[in-house]
This record gives sequence, C-alpha cells and structure tokens, in this order.
Amino acid sequence: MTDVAVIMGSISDLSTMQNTIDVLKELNVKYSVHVISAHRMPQEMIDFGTNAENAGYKVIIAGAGGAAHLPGMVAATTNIPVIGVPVESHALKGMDSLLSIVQMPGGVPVATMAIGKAGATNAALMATKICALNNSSYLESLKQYKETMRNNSLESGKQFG
Ligand SMILES: Nc1c(C(=O)O)ncn1[C@@H]1O[C@H](COP(=O)(O)O)[C@@H](O)[C@H]1O
Repeated sequence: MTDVAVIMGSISDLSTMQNTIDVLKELNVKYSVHVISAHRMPQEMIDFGTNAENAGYKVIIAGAGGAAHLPGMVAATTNIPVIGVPVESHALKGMDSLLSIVQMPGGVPVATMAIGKAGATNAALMATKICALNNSSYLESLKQYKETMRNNSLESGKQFG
C-alpha cells in the first residue's frame, strides 16, 4: 500500500516533480508515481481518480503545466485530498499553470502550491503532514527534516563570521 500518489500530466514534468519524489524518499513516505493526463488519456484519469480510495492512497499530488486541468479533474473524481503543483511552462512561466490549478469552482478544492520546484518540494511536505496526522513515524521524519533545514541555514551563515 502506498500513502501518496504522485501524478503528472507528462513525463516532461519530471524535472519539477522529481523534487516531490526526492522529499518523499527522504521522509521515508510510501509513494507511487504515475503519468496521467486529463487531456490526453481522460478515461485513465477518471479510472485513477475513482479507484484512488480503494488503492489506499491518503493524498494525491498532481503536477501539471499550461492548461493544467489534471489536479482539478482528479479532485472532481475523488474525496482524497489533492495537492496541485503548477509546473513552470515555457510560454507563460507557469502563471497559466498556477491560475488553472488555483481557480477552482466552489465545491471542488485543490490545495495549490507555488509554481515550480519549491511548490513540488512543499507538496511532498504538505502530503506528509496530512499523512502524519495518523502516522507517528512520518511525524518523526518531519521533525528531523525541520532540524536539518535549521542546521543547514545556521551553517550557511557562518562563513560571514
Ligand atoms: N496540463 C496537462 C495535462 C492535463 O491537465 O491533463 N496533460 C498534460 N499537460 C501538460 O502539458 C505540458 C506539456 O506536455 P508535453 O511536454 O508532453 O507536450 C506538461 O506540463 C503537462 O503537464
């Protein structure tokens, strides 16, 4: 059983979504990765969303760029929380992705992260925080992550005396 499903609209999103995967790995979260497109494979997208609960996922992280309908459309098919990652597009620098994901109609929420790699990182942390509500080892991983981040920040300033 995996707790977090990471989905992306295209394999070209992987350079962004790899940040999500890396953090989930670092936190020892059970995850799986899938390429699913609402536009290019609508039936598979609906099947994935409607089966997500049975598959045991607690959270879905969905990354997409441009006309980024994937997070919202998956959210429409499931009650599992969906975290959206706006992938930075070439044409509009991810503003298109951000607005497509964040401007959901009332009734169908998608928790939208920042554009690009920071958003992908935060999606993994947010998903882990949700799972950690019922998982003490994930909570421990999150505490460790915070401590490491703090130490790295402290260390980085030391060169200035
Ligand atoms: N936004 C979506 C969806 C969707 O929302 O269903 N499917 C693919 N895409 C996006 O199209 C961009 C270009 O994809 P290609 O590089 O494959 O042409 C990607 O950022 C992907 O997320």
